[in-house]
Formats: sequence, structure tokens, C-alpha cells
Amino acid sequence: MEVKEKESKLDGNLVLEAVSKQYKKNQALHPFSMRMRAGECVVLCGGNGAGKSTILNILAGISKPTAGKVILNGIEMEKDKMAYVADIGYMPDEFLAQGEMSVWEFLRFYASLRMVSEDKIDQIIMQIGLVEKMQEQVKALSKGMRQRLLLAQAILADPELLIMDEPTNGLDPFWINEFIELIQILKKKGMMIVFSTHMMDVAAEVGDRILFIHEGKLAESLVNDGKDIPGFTRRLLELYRSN
Ligand SMILES: Nc1ncnc2c1ncn2[C@@H]1O[C@H](COP(=O)(O)OP(=O)(O)OP(=O)(O)O)[C@@H](O)[C@H]1O
Repeated sequence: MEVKEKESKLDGNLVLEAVSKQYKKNQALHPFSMRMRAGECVVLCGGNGAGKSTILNILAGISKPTAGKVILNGIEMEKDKMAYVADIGYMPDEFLAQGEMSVWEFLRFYASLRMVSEDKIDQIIMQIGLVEKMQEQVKALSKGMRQRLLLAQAILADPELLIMDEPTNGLDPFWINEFIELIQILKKKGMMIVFSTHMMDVAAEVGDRILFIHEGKLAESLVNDGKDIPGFTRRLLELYRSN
């Protein structure tokens, strides 16, 4: 029995089956389906209000879908939320609380929830370049630094699925580049990654597939082989123009 469970974990699969979201009269997300395999990065693009955060919030388990199923490595979210949430990392688009904590306390808090060692915290603080800010209160950090901290929190426990809402917002060009390199490394480790962005070049650099969302529906799914980033970026811009 135990062996079977392990095998299913190695499948590295995310399945969304006809997931939808209705807010009173507003159908924010029409039945939406997608599949992802281990090591794949899917990027959600689309104009303001298209439904990207709606999809990400459902995936992160913080918004309940009106209908449909989310299954991660054989675990159905609705049936076993605790097991599902234990396998994901989520980077929201803004800090909601914990502003009084220092950078170190903030990461230690998340590390203790996920039984991650203090060595790993030290390593990640180095990686996100916040060593000198370790004792600084989170609320005193710049927007870009807060983004880096939120990203660190999301990858701290090496999740199977990493979900990020506009992760490069506020990052300077150096850290955007670091972000791109980090995503490439995480993909090679087999992590499934899904995020939204308005930065078409970032999408073209790391996305294996770009899903263009329009008015709560999948308007276009583009496969990206990474061989022609400028050409791919132009195709994406065309989608923004025509939708
Ligand atoms: N809590 C909520 N209550 C009611 N409507 C909501 C709520 N959250 C989102 N919506 C609506 O759902 C639709 C999709 O919003 P969503 O935030 O998913 O868009 P988005 O693609 O992430 O946009 P942006 O690029 O501006 O962040 C919008 O019409 C929005 O007004």
C-alpha cells in the first residue's frame, strides 16, 4: 500500500477538471480544465480582470471553486485539503499580515509550520539577498524585497506545486533575471510551477506553456519551445491586442 502511494507521488501531475467560479452574477471563471506534469511551468497571461488570480486562488486552496475538481498527484483537494495544501507553495500578490515580524521571524514561522530546518532558512535568505535585512521588520522592506521574501516563503519547503501571483511585480531587472534563473533550476528539480504575469518577456523565458485568459475563459494555449523569445513575445502582444 505504502509503495503505491509513493508511486502516485512520482507521477507529478496536476489536473484541473472543469473548475469554475461564480461571484453572485459575475462568472469570473467559466469551466476551465488543464493538466501539468512534473518540471513544467505554465504561465497565465491576460488583461486586467481576466480571471488569472481566480484560477491561482482556487489552486492555492484559498478560494473554493463553484464547481469542478483539482487533483494534485492523485490527491483531490476537496477530499483531503490538508494533504493537498502540504504539497503546495503559494506566493500571493501582496502581504496580508505579519508586517511586525522581522525577515528572520517571518521565515522561521513558515519553516516551523512545514518542519523545515533553520539551515534551510539561512540558505534561502542568502539566495534572496536579504542577509543584511534579516532583523528588519517586514513592513519596512521595499516592494521588491517583500516580493523576494514572499517567494522565499513559497519555496522554503520544496513544494510539488509552486503557485505565484504576479511574482515579478516590483522586482528590479537584476532580480527579475535571478527569478528567471531560479525558475529554470526549480523546473529541473521537477517542481510544477504556475504563475501569472503581465511581463511577456518573463513568460516567454520560462513558460513551457502560456495560457491566455480572457473574460474567464481560456482564449489561447501557446506551447513555447524557448527557441525564439522575441518572436514568442510578439505573438503574446498580438493576443493582448486582439482580445
Ligand atoms: N472576491 C471577489 N468578489 C467578487 N468578484 C470578484 C472577486 N475577486 C475577483 N472578482 C472578479 O472576478 C473577475 C476576475 O478577477 P481576477 O482577479 O481573477 O482577474 P486577474 O486576471 O487576476 O486581473 P489582474 O490582472 O487585474 O490582477 C473580475 O471580474 C473581478 O472583478
